[in-house]
Amino acid sequence: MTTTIQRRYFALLPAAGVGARMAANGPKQYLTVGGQPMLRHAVDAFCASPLVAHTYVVVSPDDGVIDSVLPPSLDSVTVLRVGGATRMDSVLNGLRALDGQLTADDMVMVHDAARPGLTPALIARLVDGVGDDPAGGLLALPVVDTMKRSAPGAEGSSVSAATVPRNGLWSAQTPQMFSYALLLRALGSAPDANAITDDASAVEMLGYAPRLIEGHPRNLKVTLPADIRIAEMYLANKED
Ligand SMILES: Nc1ccn([C@@H]2O[C@H](COP(=O)(O)OP(=O)(O)OP(=O)(O)O)[C@@H](O)[C@H]2O)c(=O)n1
Ligand SMILES: C[C@](O)(CO)[C@H](O)COP(=O)(O)O
Repeated sequence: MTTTIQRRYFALLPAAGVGARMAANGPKQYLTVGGQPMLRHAVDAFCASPLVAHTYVVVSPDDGVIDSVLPPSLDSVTVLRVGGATRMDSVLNGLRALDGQLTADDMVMVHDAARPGLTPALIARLVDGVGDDPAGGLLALPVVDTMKRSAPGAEGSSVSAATVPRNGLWSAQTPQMFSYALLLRALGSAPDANAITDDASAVEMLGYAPRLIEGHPRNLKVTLPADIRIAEMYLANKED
């Protein structure tokens, strides 16, 4: 008799950043975007998805805003006050805080709170695309521009040292989804938290090849001030 694993899916949103590149007067995840605090859009997308059992939001231990953005009445959402110095630290601390609540085979979707354009349809696309692949996967977009690498030490300069062949290049988005056990092991054994800018890179270091599932431009990461207007254009139309 074959036993099929009844997979459970959980969302984990790192939301403990300071938004330095946004240069706003507070963390960008709380900026009003599309009529509400930015992180609320992604939380609402996970809450609206029939696939997601529970959503966890990782904030800084001294965060004084989250309780006004996510009222305790949201019973499918739990705030974890374990944010760390880097995104990887925040994700790893969040995973460790769930020890005993998630099983090894539970699937965890790590999603930037700074990506408000996520929809339940994109969540379903990731889940369907990854299926039972033990390597997990992530939403990503094939690169369409020609990529240049600047000369060493000339960061931000107009000096181009080389053109990077774009065939096979993808721009990683989130959610990035892996089993709880694999993601915990990957981030827990990563060499340097600053070198790990996404969860998939830590999984790759263990020899896995996570699936690349085509995402959508609406799922952009709101990083710079100019990104807000783009995000709001997409948020005005949930069907993109
Ligand atoms: N120590 C950190 C750093 C980032 N993040 C989260 O990781 C996501 C992606 O990070 P990024 O876009 O870089 O956000 P910030 O780190 O806030 O931005 P910046 O790098 O400009 O300071 C965001 O939802 C951010 O809140 C986090 O939880 N903990
Ligand atoms: C995880 C990510 O969004 C994938 O593109 C990206 O690496 C986050 O980078 P950030 O500097 O922490 O925003």
